[in-house]
Amino acid sequence: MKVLAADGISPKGIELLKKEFEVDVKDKISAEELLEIIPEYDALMVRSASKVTAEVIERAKNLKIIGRAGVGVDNIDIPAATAKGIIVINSPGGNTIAATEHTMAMMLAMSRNIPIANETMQKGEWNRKQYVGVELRGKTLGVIGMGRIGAGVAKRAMAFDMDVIAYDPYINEERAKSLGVTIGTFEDVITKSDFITVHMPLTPDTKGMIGMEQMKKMKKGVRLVNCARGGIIVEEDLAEAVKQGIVAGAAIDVYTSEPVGPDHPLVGVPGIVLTPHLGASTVEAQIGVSLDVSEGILAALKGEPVATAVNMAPVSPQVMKVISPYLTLAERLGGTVVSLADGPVEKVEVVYNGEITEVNTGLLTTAVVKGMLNPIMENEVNYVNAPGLAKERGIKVTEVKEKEVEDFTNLITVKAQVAGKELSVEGTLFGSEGRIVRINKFRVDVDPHARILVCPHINRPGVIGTIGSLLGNNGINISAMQVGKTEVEGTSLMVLTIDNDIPAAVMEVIKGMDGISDARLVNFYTI
Ligand SMILES: NC(=O)C1=CN([C@@H]2O[C@H](COP(=O)(O)OP(=O)(O)OC[C@H]3O[C@@H](n4cnc5c(N)ncnc54)[C@H](O)[C@@H]3O)[C@@H](O)[C@H]2O)C=CC1
Ligand SMILES: O=C(O)C(=O)COP(=O)(O)O
Repeated sequence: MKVLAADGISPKGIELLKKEFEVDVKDKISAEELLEIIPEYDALMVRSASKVTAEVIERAKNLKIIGRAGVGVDNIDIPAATAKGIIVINSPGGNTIAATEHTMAMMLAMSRNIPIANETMQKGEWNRKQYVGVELRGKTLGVIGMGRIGAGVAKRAMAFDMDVIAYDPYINEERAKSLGVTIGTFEDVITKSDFITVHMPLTPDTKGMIGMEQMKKMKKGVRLVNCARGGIIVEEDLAEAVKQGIVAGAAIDVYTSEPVGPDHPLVGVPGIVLTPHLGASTVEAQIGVSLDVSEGILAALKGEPVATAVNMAPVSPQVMKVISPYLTLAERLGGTVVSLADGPVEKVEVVYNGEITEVNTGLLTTAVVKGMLNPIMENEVNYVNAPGLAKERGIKVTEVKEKEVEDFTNLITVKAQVAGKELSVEGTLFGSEGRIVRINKFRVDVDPHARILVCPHINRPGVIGTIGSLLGNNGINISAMQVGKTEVEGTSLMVLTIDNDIPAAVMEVIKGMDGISDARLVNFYTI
């Protein structure tokens, strides 16, 4: 498999990937070159420079994962990736400290005129009077977006004896209390603060959130910081507001369109401190994000779910520890049900029993759906596209949790509605080994691997023997055999584990045999 590492990713993670894959490193890559070479790659790693557009995704023939070595994924067309089953991962915490410290550095640099003082001194000038600054102590800092970076900035600002007021519609009072900040409305924050810093993603809601109208409502002498995303503060309005003295100063790291040239409205405006998107540029952060994303790519290319996928429901490491031993089993239960079905599946209910009900089992349900769809879909079904594909095909998926369990510590039951009839398969773990313990009404003990032939049959002498001989005569080896531990109305269930595929003609002969009510092949290699 081949990985493309674009945009200057730290070698630390690349070394890790090189142990298993071929990795091409292109620190600078044009949009045209990316479009041209993307079909070769199974994984793509980027920072903010490369734009992974719908066109790039469309051209990507083998791409399974896009890793953003950083936080913001606004340079990646997530809906296009999701529709194609491409996992998008990021490093949500790898550069938090770097961006937090950069924000503090920008606030201080702006308040004490450090950039301009340095620039003039480097020219041999000694200007003390001109560069009198303002203190942070006792001032109110408005933080808009109280996520990882916003909270880090608030904590450091309090160490500078600032009062912090925050606006974030998605955090509750309790979280605000634990951070020691006052929660206010957007209006409160913009009208009461001496400094305002923004720390949220660029979304239709946040784009242009601070323009001339809002700046006019702010305190005279307010100073603004944007180390989040260009466009949250309207650039032309900010330049104008600083020139007119409505805003005393600004410190900006990010821009609507990057890179920025000399014609940008914020370039050359006295009172505005600019850095070229350096928030995440520390040695430590770059190693951190590179390792995070490389580890995620390694896991994803092995078919394992990745907790930092942004186009999948998030799963905490604690939950992942509990559910990960069941993932393969869940897929195989889903695959078994669909292979036993005689028509399209209309509805699936996944029932969880036992201790496993104490955690979020959403990913296990997705694994069931993935296992159900993989044998019947042309393109690969994975954790990202499985829920959407099920919906598209009109399959209703529900989850039920029941604490009680009789014979097993944990039990997963997959019930499917097919042409008005219910099919069900139950599974559990024996140690770390998955086992199918019930198929419809029959209690069994089957190791779900290779291929199994499932035959309900009349429990009378000779029936099993004739199937054995037929398979043997056709060169098909039986490596394990199970006859259902229960009998239902004179019918039993035979499950044969076989080493080879059974040709359709042989399947037809089996189905027509005296005493055999049905025969279904479950091929675990396709699940
Ligand atoms: N300059 C740089 O190099 C870097 C920039 N960033 C950017 O910083 C931003 C924040 O990053 P994190 O703190 O890691 O993300 P985060 O996801 O931890 O926090 C974002 C916060 O914004 C809040 N939010 C969302 N919509 C909002 C709205 N309309 N109004 C107010 N709050 C809203 C969310 O509730 C959340 O608490 C991101 O845009 C990210 O791309 C991140 C790292 C480096
Ligand atoms: O992580 C983020 O969101 C950033 O903005 C950092 O961008 P970069 O990886 O330095 O191009």
